[in-house]
Amino acid sequence: MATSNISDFYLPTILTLVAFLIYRCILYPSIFSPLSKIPTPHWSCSISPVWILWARFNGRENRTLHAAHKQYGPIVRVGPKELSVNSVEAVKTIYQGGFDKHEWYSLFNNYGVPCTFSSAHAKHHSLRKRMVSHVYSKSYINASPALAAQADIIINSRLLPLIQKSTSASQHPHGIDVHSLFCAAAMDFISSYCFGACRSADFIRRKSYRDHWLELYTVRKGYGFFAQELPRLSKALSVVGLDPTPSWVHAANRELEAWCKELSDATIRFLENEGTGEKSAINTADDPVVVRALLAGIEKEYQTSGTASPLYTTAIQKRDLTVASEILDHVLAGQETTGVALTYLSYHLSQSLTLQRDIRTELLTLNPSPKIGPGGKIQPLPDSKQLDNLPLLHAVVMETVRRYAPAGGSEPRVAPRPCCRIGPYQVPGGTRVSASAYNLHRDESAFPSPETWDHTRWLHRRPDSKQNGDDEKSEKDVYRHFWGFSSGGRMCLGSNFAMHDMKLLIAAIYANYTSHIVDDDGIEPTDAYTGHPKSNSLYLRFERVGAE
Ligand code: HEM
Repeated sequence: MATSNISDFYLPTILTLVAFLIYRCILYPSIFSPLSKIPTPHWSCSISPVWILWARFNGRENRTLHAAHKQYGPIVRVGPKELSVNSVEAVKTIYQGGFDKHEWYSLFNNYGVPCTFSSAHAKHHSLRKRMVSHVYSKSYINASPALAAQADIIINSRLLPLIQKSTSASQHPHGIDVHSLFCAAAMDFISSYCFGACRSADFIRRKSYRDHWLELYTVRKGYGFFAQELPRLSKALSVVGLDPTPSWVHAANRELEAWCKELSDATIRFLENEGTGEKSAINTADDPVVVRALLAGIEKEYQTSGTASPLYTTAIQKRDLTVASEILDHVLAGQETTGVALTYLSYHLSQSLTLQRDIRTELLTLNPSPKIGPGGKIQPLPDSKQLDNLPLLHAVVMETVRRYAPAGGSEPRVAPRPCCRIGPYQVPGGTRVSASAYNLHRDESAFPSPETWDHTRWLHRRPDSKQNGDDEKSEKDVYRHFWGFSSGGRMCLGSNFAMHDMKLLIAAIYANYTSHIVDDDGIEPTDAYTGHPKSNSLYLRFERVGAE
């Protein structure tokens, strides 16, 4: 009698629970959810995220999504609560529409403190970004005496002597690893702008420390999967001593953080003493433009909103950590992306002496000329505005960022609650939605033969130059589909800075040297959020061009 009472109670309960789970985990997502109307590239996607997680785990996400969009159209459902989109219109809805960033970005909280890149919520994010966005605007960059002085040191005293030395009889046949060199040059630019030239990384000259630093940076790659995609599982495993992230990755992160914190603290101390103990560095090469702007921004926020500021417990109470967190993000974001773009750009230039000659001819129209003078220096350096307006130089840079999209992976955002429309579909709030430059840049309607590096797509097609008829249409298409720096409120903060330092470096080199491939083994890019050559290297040899 007692047994039958127990089964009378448990059986219906268990059956109800099973029915509920079947409805919740299978029937609702695959039949009743509004997302069920969206095509799935694999039968499991409507009930499980395993298909997309597996592609991510194996470093195949970009290619897998590309194939999915080719077959199933611009909006595909890649998980029960996840969409991938690949159309300019959907990108506009999501990224210009100000959807919040997904928690995926919280891995980029350095020192446990958010930065502009990692802030999820619009309000916090815009307060942070506003503090520094003016020093990264095109007009500020083109006119900054500090940046001009920093560029002079980096190009004339660090880069050109090294390239010239590589042309000597003993070094010439082996060439130099330009991937490492360009990451170093990009780091020297961004770290000078953040900390001032005297505290910059000086990676072009400090090759052994640069190698060590790049090693630390590289070993972390590929190990973000568990922490970013499965954060709760990852935390639970760490608690029981089964942390899926290897200890050397934590050690590398700690060392990179300590490196930046030391430079950041030294810069803050310098600025606190400036005008009292220390001579003012303002507008000189040693001006720490970005840290200066950040400190002023945090102080202004405190004066304006005090303890009511949304940033009170972070940026205001943890000012020095916040500065270090923000700057670490800028130097990490700035060095690899720019270094990778320059590597692929020089790789393509090295395959065509005709294109190198045409670029040199264009560069030599500049006044002052970027030719190396008698002292082995380019003095003065080309005017930034004039340089920016050179059509061929602009075209080769744009095509490189299109074809190789150094930050080309999916950029996850969260659909706002309660729901929104993306294209023809209703999307419930909380759904993870992403687009990627990798995919948008392979849209054949805007970029025929998208795998081909073809700079002529961009010639005479700048939105700021007046065009007519057909050209105007295609001009809009190529620029509308270009997403190398993302778009909307979360667009790259450093896009103008990156375009400026890439153009200046290419001008300084190709006005004076030709480059030739020595070893391009492993040049094909990795499939990742930030891709890079598989070998992490490209060996080129340089030859000095005679007076023309
Ligand atoms: C060729 C070089 C570069 C490329 C291709 C690039 C690309 C991008 C892309 C695609 C994003 C959006 C990422 C996302 O939302 O997931 C981004 C964001 C960002 N980038 Fe860059 N970037 C470059 C250089 C730089 C530099 C030099 C800096 C230095 C300040 C920088 C700082 C940032 C920051 C702070 C964000 C976050 C912006 C926000 O959330 O509002 N980037 N970048």
